[in-house]
Amino acid sequence: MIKVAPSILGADFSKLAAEVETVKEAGYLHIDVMDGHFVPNITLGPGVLADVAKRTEQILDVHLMIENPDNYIAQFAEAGADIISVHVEACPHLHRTIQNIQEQSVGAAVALNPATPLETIKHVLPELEMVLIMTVNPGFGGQSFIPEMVDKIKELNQMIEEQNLDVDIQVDGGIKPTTTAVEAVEAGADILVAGSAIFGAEDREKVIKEFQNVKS
Ligand SMILES: O=C(CO)[C@H](O)[C@H](O)COP(=O)(O)O
Ligand SMILES: [Fe+2]
Repeated sequence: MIKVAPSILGADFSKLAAEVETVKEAGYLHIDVMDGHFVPNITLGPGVLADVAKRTEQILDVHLMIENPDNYIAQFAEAGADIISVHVEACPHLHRTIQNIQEQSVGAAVALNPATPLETIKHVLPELEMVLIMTVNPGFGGQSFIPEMVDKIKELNQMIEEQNLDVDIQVDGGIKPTTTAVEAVEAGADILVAGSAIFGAEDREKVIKEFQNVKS
């Protein structure tokens, strides 16, 4: 079964606890943290994550779209993050940042913007639990999947197989059940992030099941 991580960016923040409850069957919850510097949008911080963590058993997958992520890793870990993704573009000392995440007993993941080559993570791949391939430019929900990212997912899958590693490939941005999710899974994606496709639906459980049943 394919893993699916509903992105709370698609939720109504005025009733966040109730929104999170509607997607609990997914098992994962994707938390988009934006600082208004690394991306042109601002979302939430560790305080909100701590409150969400009190209300759910879901695996909390925290996508940090922030500059200087090292300054905040401990706070997000204490707030309840299970996996933390940092952007390679925001980490001049990426290996050290990965170590900082691991020291907090949290799964370490690295995210890549669409234009960032896979070469940037080649030498840290064995350290990672997950790689997040951005399939849109980060900052906003509801954007269109960039088709060139299919080859990037394939290439990453090949890198992981060549090194005989156990690293999940997560895709994020414009993921829809019958189209881009299928393309991403066929290319090798293991975890599908979806904001608008899930939170924009009447029957969210049905959409989650559709994602989980995508076949490669
Ligand atoms: O990281 C993100 C944006 O930067 C979000 O996780 C992503 O965009 C999800 O939204 P949608 O499924 O609507 O594209
Ligand atoms: Fe995200």
